[in-house]
Parts: sequence; C-alpha cells; structure tokens
Amino acid sequence: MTVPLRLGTRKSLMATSQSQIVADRLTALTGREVELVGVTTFGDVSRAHLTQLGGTGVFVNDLRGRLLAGEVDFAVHSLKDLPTKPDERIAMAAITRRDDPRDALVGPVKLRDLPAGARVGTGSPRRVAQLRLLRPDLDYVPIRGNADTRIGKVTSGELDAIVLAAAGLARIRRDGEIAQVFEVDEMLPAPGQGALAVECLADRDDLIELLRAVDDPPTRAAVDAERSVLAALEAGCAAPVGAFASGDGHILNLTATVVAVDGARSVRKSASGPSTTAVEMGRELAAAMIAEGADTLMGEQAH
Ligand SMILES: NCc1[nH]cc(CCC(=O)O)c1CC(=O)O
Repeated sequence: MTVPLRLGTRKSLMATSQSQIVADRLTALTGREVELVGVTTFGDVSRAHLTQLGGTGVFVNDLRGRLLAGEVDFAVHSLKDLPTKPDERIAMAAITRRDDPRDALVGPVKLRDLPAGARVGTGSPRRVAQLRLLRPDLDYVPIRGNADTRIGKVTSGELDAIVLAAAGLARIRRDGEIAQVFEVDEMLPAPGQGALAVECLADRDDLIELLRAVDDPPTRAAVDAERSVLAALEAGCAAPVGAFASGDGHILNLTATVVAVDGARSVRKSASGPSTTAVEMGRELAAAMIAEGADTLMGEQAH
C-alpha cells in the first residue's frame, strides 16, 4: 500500500473546503489517498499587518515554505491570490476546471434596489471601482477577514450588503445568501478568479505527472491570458484590474479593464486569438491598454 499524499492547507473554512474538493477529485481519478495537513501561516497569526506583509502573498509563501521543507507534498491555492512572478523551485502542476468566475452580492436585495447611501462592504479596489460605475450613490466600506466574518456584518446589520466571489461562497456553502450574481460584462472578475492552482516541488516529476490528473487545459489557457495582462501591467491582486477569458479550447476571447477608484474613468479592451497564444494575447492587450492610459489610472491608486 502506498502512503497518502500530504496536502498542506490553511485552516480557514474556504481553504480546507477547496483543498478537500481537490483531494477527493484526485483520489477519484488516480486512486491515490490524500490527507489534509492543516498549517497555521504567518499571515493567519498577524492578520492585522496583512497589508504591510504584502497581502495574500504571505499565505502562498508560507505554504511554499512547507513544500520546500518537505513537510507536505502539495498545496492548493486560489489562483487569483498567486503572484504572477513564478518561483522556479515550485511547479504549478495543475490548474483545476474553473468554478463560477463571477462576483456576487450578498444582501437582502439586488444592487439596483439598495437605497441611496447604503453601505456596501468590499476590500477590493477592483470591485469598488466597478461598483461605482453601476451605483455611484452607495457608500463603499473597506472590509477584511474571512468570508464568514464578512457575511456576519450583513447579518448583524453593520453593512447592507457585501461583494464576494461566487466560487468562494459556493465552496463554503453560503451561496444560498446571494442576492445577485454580476455578469462578467458589468463586473470583470480578478484574473484567475474561480480557478485553483495545485503546486508541488519542481523536481518531483512523478508527483507532477500524478497531479496533472486534475489539470484542465482550457482553464489554463484562459487564466494564462488573464494573468499575463496583470503581469504586463505590473499589477498585483490588490490592483483595480479585471480580466476574463473564455473559449472553446481553440479560440480564446479576452477582456480586461483598469478602473480608476472613483469609478469615473476606465480603460477596457478585448482581443481574440488561438488558445496557444494566450500569454502573448494578454501581454499585447496590456500594452494596448497602457497606450490608452491604463498605467496612469493605476498610478493614481498609490496616492
Ligand atoms: N482574496 C481572497 C479570495 N481568494 C479567492 C477567493 C474566492 C475564490 C476564488 O476566486 O477562487 C477569495 C474571496 C473573495 O474574493 O471573495
């Protein structure tokens, strides 16, 4: 009998849920047992300082450290939280088939039915900027914490509504509380939103081969294009950048946007091409966006 593979995961409900989903799928497809190993990351311990530590990248680095230390065999991350700069010691062995990529409003009514001045919680500049285009008259409140805590602020009445990723809500089984799912045209998702990345050490060829069982090539092409836009804009997960690509496995359609936080100005562009050129497509689209002032809009965020 072979020993179970050790899947390192943060202990939050979202992290353990998505790790378990990948573990079960891997076992179903390969027959290999997987055991979850819960780790407390530095980011979990010093939540208060998360911005200073560099956002969600802390969680990723900590789990990568466990891989390098040989404590776990692989890890599952929300792809949208992964920095675009690769770490050559780590292989992205698989990208799972994307769940719902869209953003969702949790609250009593749809966005259009909220009263003027209603308090809507979201910590994401991308979401705030796009929400301001749809409803300039609402009050957007920055929030932090895991999805449960955020939803709790609506239940308690502290906020009128919040916006979160539909995929994350489904993974923690809170999608029943969704009042509205935004179409990607009205709210472009974060690059990679809804997809999971499976990582292991780059020198473990047999393991990479095994983990490939849960890889989804069409999703990989789509997120390659989206993340390529982000990389070329030299932006990270906290930037007001939305990007979404989809296709039939052959042709890919990509749309990306950079929105000023005031929601008043934005640059938005689309492109199509063969899936095999996903990375170039993203890079060229970003260059065209920069030519229209995208980097000026992003630069304003810093002030
Ligand atoms: N930055 C936090 C984060 N990372 C991934 C998800 C949702 C799940 C996903 O996109 O795969 C979330 C929460 C959210 O944005 O609502």
